[in-house]
Amino acid sequence: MNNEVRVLIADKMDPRAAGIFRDRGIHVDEKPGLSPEEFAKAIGDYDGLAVRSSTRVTAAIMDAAAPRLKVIARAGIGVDTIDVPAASARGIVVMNTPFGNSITTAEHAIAMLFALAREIPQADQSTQSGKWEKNRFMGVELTGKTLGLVGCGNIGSIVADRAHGLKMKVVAYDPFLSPERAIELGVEKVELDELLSRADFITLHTPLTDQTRGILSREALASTKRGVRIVNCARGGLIDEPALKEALDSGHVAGAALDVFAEEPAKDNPLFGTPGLICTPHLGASTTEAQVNVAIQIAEQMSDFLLLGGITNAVNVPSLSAEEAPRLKPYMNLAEQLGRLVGQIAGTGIRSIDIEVEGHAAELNIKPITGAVLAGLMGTWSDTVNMVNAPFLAKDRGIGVREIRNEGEGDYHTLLAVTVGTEDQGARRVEGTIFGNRAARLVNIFGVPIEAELTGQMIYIVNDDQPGFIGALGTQLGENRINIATFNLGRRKDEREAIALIAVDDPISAEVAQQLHELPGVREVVPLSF
Ligand SMILES: NC(=O)C1=CN([C@@H]2O[C@H](COP(=O)(O)OP(=O)(O)OC[C@H]3O[C@@H](n4cnc5c(N)ncnc54)[C@H](O)[C@@H]3O)[C@@H](O)[C@H]2O)C=CC1
Ligand SMILES: O=C(O)C(=O)COP(=O)(O)O
Repeated sequence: MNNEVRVLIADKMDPRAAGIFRDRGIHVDEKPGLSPEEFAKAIGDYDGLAVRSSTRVTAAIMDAAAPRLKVIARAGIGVDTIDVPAASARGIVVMNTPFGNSITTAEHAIAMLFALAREIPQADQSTQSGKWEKNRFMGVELTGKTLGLVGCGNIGSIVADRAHGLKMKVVAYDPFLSPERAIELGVEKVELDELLSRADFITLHTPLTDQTRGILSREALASTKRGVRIVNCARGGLIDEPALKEALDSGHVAGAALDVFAEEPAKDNPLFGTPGLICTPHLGASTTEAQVNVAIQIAEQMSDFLLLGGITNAVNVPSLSAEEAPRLKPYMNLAEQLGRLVGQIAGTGIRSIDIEVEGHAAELNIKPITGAVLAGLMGTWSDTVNMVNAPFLAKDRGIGVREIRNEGEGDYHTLLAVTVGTEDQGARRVEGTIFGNRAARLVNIFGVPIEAELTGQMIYIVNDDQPGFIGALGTQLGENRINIATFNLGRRKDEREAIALIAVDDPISAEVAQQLHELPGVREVVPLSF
C-alpha cells in the first residue's frame, strides 16, 4: 500500500484514462463532483490529480495535498483553474494536453460563427414552437467578411485555416505571432485597435492571463465596427460582460456567441436573455474525439512522470521525455550531488550558479540537469525544494543561473561542472563525471583533483599539508566511535594545503566537527550528507 502510486480523477473524463492508469499498475479513483470539503479531505492520499475545468485547484487544496501530491494534470488546455505559481512554489508539476482538443474547439468557434450569422438557435426555437417566422430571420454571409482573431496560437491558427476555406479575410492580433508565421498562416498581423475597427466577426483565442483579462473591455467594444458579431470559445474573463450586454442591447454588437463565462457554471448570468446572444455550456472541447485524445494523453503523461520521471507538456518545468529520463538519470544524480556538495560548503551567500557540460554530457538536454543541480544546492537550505520549484527559488533570491555547453572533450569523456559565485569566498567550482554510464563521481573540488563517490554521511576537511594529520584525525574519529568507510585525499601543493573527503558510517555532530576543527593544522571542517 505504501509504495502504491495513486491518482485521483476529479472531473468527468473518458474511461480510457482510468484504463491506462490501471494497465500501468497505478491505483486510480474516479470521483467527479466532490464538494470542496470532500476534495480537500481526499486529496492527501494521491500522487497525481487529473482535472478538467470544473475543478479549481487552489493553494489551499495543494496544502491539503502535501506532501504527497507530485503532479496536477489538466486533460485540456487552459490551466487558469490551477494556481500554477502555488504549485511551482510547492514543487508540484503542472501539465496539460496542449493539442488534444484544439481542432474540436476551433470547430466549435466556426459553428458559433455560422450560428451567429444565421441565428440558427433562435430560428430553431421559433420554428419548433410552431411560429414559422420566415420573415423575422435575415442572416449575413461569411464569404468576403473580415474575421479578427484575438490570439493566433494553436486554436486561432486552425480557425484561420477553416475561415480561409469559407473565403473570409483573416486579420490577427497576437503580440507573439511572428511576421513569418503570419505569412505562413495567410493572416494579416494587426494591432488590436485596427482589428477592432476592421473586423465584421471577432473570435477570441488567448489564454486568460493578467494581460488578457478584459481584453474586450468597454472601450474596446465601443471601438468595434457597428454590427460586429463576437465569438468567445476561450475564457469568459476576456470580455467585460456587463459592457457586452449594453452593446447587444443597443444593437452596436449584432450578436455574441459565448461558450465560456466569467463565472462557471453560468446558471444566472446577467447576459442571459439578451437579444442576439447564443450560449453553450463550455462545450468547446466536448467531442468524442477530443475527449478520447486528452484522456489518453493525460493518463500517459502522468504515468510516464509518476513511474519513469518523464516530463511532457509541463507548464512549470522543462520537458524530459520518458525515453530521455533513463539516459539522464545518472547525470541528474551527479548534478544533485554536486549541487548538494557546493550548497553545503558554500552556504547561503551564493550570487550565481554556472552549470557546464562537456563531452557526452554536452549532447544531453541540459534543463533537467540544471534543475537537479539547483534542487541539490537549494535543498540544503530547505526541505521542500525540488526540481520544479528550485529555478523559481533561485530567481526569487536573485541568483543568476547560466548553462554552458563546452564543445570537445577534456580529460573525461563526459563532465559536469558547477561553479558558484559567492559573496565572501569568490567563485568555487566542483566537477564530476560518470563512470561506466552509471556511477557518479566527483573528480575535482575547488581546483583540487580528487576522486570520490558522494554518498551518505561525509566530512570535508581542509588542513595544512603536513605529516601526522591523518593519524590524528583517525584517532579523533575512533574516540567518538565513528567508523571511516572511505578516505579520499587531494592537495594543493603550492599552498601546502590538503583536502580530505571522508565517508563515515554515522552522522558527524557539531561537537565532533568542533573537535576535528581543533586538531593541529585544520583550516575548515564541513559535515556533509548526501
Ligand atoms: N472552450 C473550450 O472548451 C476551450 C477553450 N480553450 C481556451 O483557448 C485558449 C487558447 O488555446 P490555444 O490556442 O491552444 O493556446 P495557444 O497557447 O496555442 O495560443 C494562445 C495564443 O494567445 C496569444 N496571446 C497571449 N497573450 C496575448 C495577448 N495579450 N493578446 C493577444 N494574444 C495573446 C499567444 O501568443 C498564443 O499565440 C486556451 O488557453 C483556453 O483558455 C481551449 C480549449 C477548449
Ligand atoms: O481545454 C480547455 O482549456 C477547456 O477549456 C476545455 O475545458 P473542459 O475540459 O471541457 O472542461
